[in-house]
Amino acid sequence: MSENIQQKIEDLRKELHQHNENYYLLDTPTISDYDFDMLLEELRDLEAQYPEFYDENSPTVRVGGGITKVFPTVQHKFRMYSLDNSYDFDDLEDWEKRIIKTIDEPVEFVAELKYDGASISILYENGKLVQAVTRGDGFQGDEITANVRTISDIPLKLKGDFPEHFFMRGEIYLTRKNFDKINKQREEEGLDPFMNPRNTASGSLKMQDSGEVRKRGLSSVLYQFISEDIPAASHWELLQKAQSWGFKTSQQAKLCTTLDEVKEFINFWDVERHNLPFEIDGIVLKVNSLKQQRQLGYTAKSPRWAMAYKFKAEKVETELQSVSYQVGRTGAITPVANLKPVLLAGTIVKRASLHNEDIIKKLDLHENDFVYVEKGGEIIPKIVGVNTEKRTEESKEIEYIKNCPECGTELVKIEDQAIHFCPNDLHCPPQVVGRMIHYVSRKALNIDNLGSETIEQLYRERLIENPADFYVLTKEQLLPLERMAEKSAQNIISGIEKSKEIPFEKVLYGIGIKHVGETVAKKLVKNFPTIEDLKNATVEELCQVEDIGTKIAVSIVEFFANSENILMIERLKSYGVQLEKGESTNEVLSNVLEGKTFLFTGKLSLFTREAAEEMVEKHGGKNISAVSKNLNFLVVGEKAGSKLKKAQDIGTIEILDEQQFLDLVEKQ
Ligand SMILES: NC(=O)c1ccc[n+]([C@@H]2O[C@H](COP(=O)([O-])OP(=O)(O)OC[C@H]3O[C@@H](n4cnc5c(N)ncnc54)[C@H](O)[C@@H]3O)[C@@H](O)[C@H]2O)c1
Ligand SMILES: [Zn+2]
Repeated sequence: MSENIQQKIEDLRKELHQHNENYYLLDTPTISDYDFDMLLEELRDLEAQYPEFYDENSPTVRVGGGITKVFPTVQHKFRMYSLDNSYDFDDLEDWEKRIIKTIDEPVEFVAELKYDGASISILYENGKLVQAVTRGDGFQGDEITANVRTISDIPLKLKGDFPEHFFMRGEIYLTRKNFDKINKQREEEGLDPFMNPRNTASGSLKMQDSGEVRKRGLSSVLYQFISEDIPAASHWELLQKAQSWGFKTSQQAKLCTTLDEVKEFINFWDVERHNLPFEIDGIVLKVNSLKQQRQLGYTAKSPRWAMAYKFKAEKVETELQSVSYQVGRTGAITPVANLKPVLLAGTIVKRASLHNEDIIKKLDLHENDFVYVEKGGEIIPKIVGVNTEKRTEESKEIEYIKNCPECGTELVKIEDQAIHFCPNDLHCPPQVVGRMIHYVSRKALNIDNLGSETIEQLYRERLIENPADFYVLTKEQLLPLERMAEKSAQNIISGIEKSKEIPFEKVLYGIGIKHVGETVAKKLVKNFPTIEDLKNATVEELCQVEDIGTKIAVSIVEFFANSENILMIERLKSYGVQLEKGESTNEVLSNVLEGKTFLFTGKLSLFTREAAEEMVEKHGGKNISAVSKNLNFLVVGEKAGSKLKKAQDIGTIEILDEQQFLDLVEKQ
C-alpha cells in the first residue's frame, strides 16, 4: 500500500516538474493552469497525509521556475515567493479565519488584479535602475537588465522623494493588442503564431537581442516595494508612493475593509476582465498592514498574508454544426469545429480548433453533438466535452476526411504526431502560396513590400506559381491589382531586383526544402558551396555534415530528384539569383589562431557552436569536423563524450574548456 502511495507521489512530482519546465523555461505549457493546479493540489494532499515522503525539492515546496544558461545568475537578496491559490469564496473565508487566529485585530485587504505575465525584481539605487532579475527558482534568477531597460513604462530614473536603495517588484506583460500585432507579423513571415500573451511576454524577456525585445512592446505594472527600511506602515501607502516616484502601479487596486468588499471586487472583475486591454488570471489579495504581514510570515513557498483568487475558465454549451478542414501552408490539416454562435468570455465564439483526429476520437464526437466549449490560457477556444444526453440515435460519428479539401490528393498521416498532411506540396494551393510567402520572408530573400495578400492575389490571377515567377513580373502586371499604387508596384519590382544580391545560404533556406531551416542551410553551404554540389550529393555525403541526419538528407535528395524543382532552380539561376557561395565576406579580426584547427564538442554554455566556429574563422583558424591527428584544439562543453576520449587517446590534441578558448582568442 505505502509503496503504491510513494510511487504515486513520485509520479506526480515528476509530472509537475515537467510541466514547470514547459511553462517557465520553454514557455510552452501543454496543460491548462487549472489542470496544473489540480494536480498540485492532489500532491499537496498526499504529502500532508504521508509526511514520511517529504522532499525539499517537491513542486509543492519549491517555486516552479529556473534559471537559464544564457544570462548571468543573480542571487535574490529577498526571496521571491509564489502565491497560494484559491478558487472559491469558501477558500477565502478559511484564509481569513486563519489570519484572525494569528492576529486578533481588524484586518484590511488590498485587492489587486493578478496580471498574467512574468515577475521581475528591479533594483534602484539613488533613483536609477541598476539591475533587473527574473524570479527564477525564487532564490536566484536571470539577470536581464538590458532587456528590461527597453520596456518604455519602466522608469530608468525616479522622481520625488525616493529611498536610496530598494527593490521594486512587478509583472511584465503584453497587451492583447501588441500580442495580436506580433502574431500578425509572424503569420506574414510564415511562422507559427504564439500561443498566448503570458508565454510570449515571458519568452520575450529571455531573448538575447534587446533590440528585438524592444520591438515586442512589453508593458509593466509594479506592485511591491521591498527594502530593509520601509518608508510606510501599509502596502496601500507604499503603492501610492511608488506611483509618485514614477512607477506604473495598478489603477484598479482597491483597499477593502471587509471580505464582502473583496468578494464584490472579485465578482466585478470576473466579468469586467474581458474588457481590459490585457489578460489577468485572477485577483491578488494582500493584508494591508505591514506589521500584520510580518506577524503572519511565510510558508515554504508563499506568504501567509497574500492569496491569489483564480478565475475559472468559462465554459458554455453549444451545438456542433459541422467540421471543416483547413490546409496550412506546410500542408498540415487542421480540423475546425463550426459551432452555433455562443457568448463566451466576452466574445462570440463560432469556431473551435479540434487539433487532430486523435482528439476527435477521444471526444467521440458525433454530428450535431452538443459540446462544452472552454476558453483557457489559449486564445482559440476548445471543445472539452460532449453532452451525450442530448445526442440523437441517428447522429453519426464524425469521420475524418481522406482527401485534401483543397486539391483532392489523398492525405498522409504522420503516426507519431497524429497529424494528417497533404503530400502535394508543389500544387496544393495553400502550400504553393505558403512556399512563395516563405521565399520573400525576412530571413530568406527579404523582399519587402511583397506581403502575403499580394502574393495570394498574384497567385489567383495566375501570375505566379513558384518563386522563379517573381523575377519576370512587370509593373504593368502589378498595377491592376486591388489597392496597388504606382509607388508600391515600383517598390515591389525593385525589391525583387535587390533580392538577387541575397547570399546563397538565405536563398537555400528560401526555396523551402522540407526540414532545411536557417541553420541547416548555413551548414550545407559551408560544405556544398554551389547548388550543383548540393544537387549531386548523396544521402551518405550529406549525413557527414555535422547535425545533418538521414531525415534531412533524404528530404534534400528528394527535392533535387523532382524535375519541377530543377526547372525552378535553373530559372532562378538564369535570372541571376545567388546559387553559389560568395567570396567569404567574413571580416577578419585577427590572426591569433592562424594555422590552427578547432573542433567543439559537448553542450556549450558560453556561446553557441555556430558563434564559436565563426570566432575561429574571424581569427584566422579553421574548423574541422572530426577528431584526428590534424586537430590542434578540442573545445569541450558539458557532457563531452567519445570525441574527448578519442582526443585524449591521440595525445597531441590540446583540450580546452570554453573559457580557455575565449582566453586564447582574446590573447591579442
Ligand atoms: N499550465 C502549466 O503547465 C503550468 C505549469 C506551471 C505553472 N502554471 C501556473 O502557474 C501558477 C503557479 O505559478 P506561480 O508560482 O508563478 O504563481 P502564480 O502565478 O499563481 O502567482 C504568483 C505570481 O503572480 C504574479 N502576480 C501578478 N499580479 C500580481 C500582483 N498584483 N501581486 C502579486 N503578484 C502578482 C507574480 O508574478 C507572482 O510571482 C500555477 O497556479 C499554474 O496555474 C501552469
Ligand atoms: Zn492539397
